[in-house]
Amino acid sequence: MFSVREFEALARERLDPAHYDYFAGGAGDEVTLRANEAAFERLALLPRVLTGAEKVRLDVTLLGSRAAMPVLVAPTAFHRLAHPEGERATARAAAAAETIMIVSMASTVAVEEVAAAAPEAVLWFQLYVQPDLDFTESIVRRAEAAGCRALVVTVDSPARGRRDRELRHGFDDLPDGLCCENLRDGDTGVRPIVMSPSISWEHLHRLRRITALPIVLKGVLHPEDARAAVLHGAAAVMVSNHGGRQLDTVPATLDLLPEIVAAVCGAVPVLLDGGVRRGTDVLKALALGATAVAVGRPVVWGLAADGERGVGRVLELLRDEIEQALMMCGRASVRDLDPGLVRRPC
Ligand SMILES: Cc1cc2nc3c(=O)[nH]c(=O)nc-3n(C[C@H](O)[C@H](O)[C@H](O)COP(=O)(O)O)c2cc1C
Ligand SMILES: O=C(O)C(=O)c1ccccc1
Repeated sequence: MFSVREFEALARERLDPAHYDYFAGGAGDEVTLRANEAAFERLALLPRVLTGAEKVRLDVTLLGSRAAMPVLVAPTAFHRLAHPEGERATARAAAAAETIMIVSMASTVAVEEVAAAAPEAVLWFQLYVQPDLDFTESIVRRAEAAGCRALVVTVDSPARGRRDRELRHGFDDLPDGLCCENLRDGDTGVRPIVMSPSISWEHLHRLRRITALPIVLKGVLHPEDARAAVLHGAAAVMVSNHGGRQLDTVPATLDLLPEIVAAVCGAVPVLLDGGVRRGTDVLKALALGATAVAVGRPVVWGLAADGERGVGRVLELLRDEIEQALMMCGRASVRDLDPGLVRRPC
């Protein structure tokens, strides 16, 4: 396998069509899903000459956590639909690649077991704030106890996105034997994940009071919201449209990045996900001010294709591509890229 795209093709062959469509699909007409990748294609790289270095630096530090490359594993649900080892395999591959894995609240392996399967892994925990705040707090406590080093609070989901592919397959629940293990509740079994439009900035304040973990706000699109996130104490913002799975026709994340970086004014790191498929994509996002990016579907494709080894290979491909692209651009480190590296349009 020599590219993320090849992994997607293999994953498609291996997965049940309903599950492939769940992973691959987006909301509505999938305008945003396509726009995320297209935005990277449209932006050109403009290398410098005679300025390179023999050894390039790829590592970054984020909220006190080191990553050997500026590519994180985005939180994606239901890894056991892709491979029996599920999130355990993903965490082992992330640990081997020395990058950060954001464990989805909707993981099919409990966060404690993900951590136990990969003791070296640096884990962050993604949270959908539940209207039952005591239950939310109990989940936060579990993530803390499992050793997660940050909370990634997803704020782009006041409701579940409408995804035609899921509706067509009637995919609305996990098959027997699989469930959202982080939603187990002593008395009531496994609770459903509630997406609620009543979640507000007040809930963020409450979260900040109950945990010392840094909070990343994931799903910020409006520059005013990025500014608000800083004012309300977020430790980082993640520019994300949920991989085009929530509100269709919102802009590509890459196209919003410059405005958000300007709005945040260096107060907190800005992360980005959506459509990152190549090392050159990573450079473009970093040139426009992101500190790091995250990949969602590419990791799922690796997992479906070949479990831990597949995820490992996907991360290795991205790493090699970043290294190659950095050298070709005459840059020595992912830390000092600037907008001069990109030109629009292609
Ligand atoms: C199958 C799938 C499941 C996802 N599950 C979650 C989730 O549980 N929590 C969350 O915050 N984001 C979730 N996301 C969104 C990802 O974190 C990320 O924003 C998105 O996948 C990035 O786009 P990419 O797939 O183009 O890399 C999911 C995305 C996919 C594709
Ligand atoms: O499918 C998703 O994108 C997603 O975010 C999610 C959230 C909760 C349960 C399952 C999936």
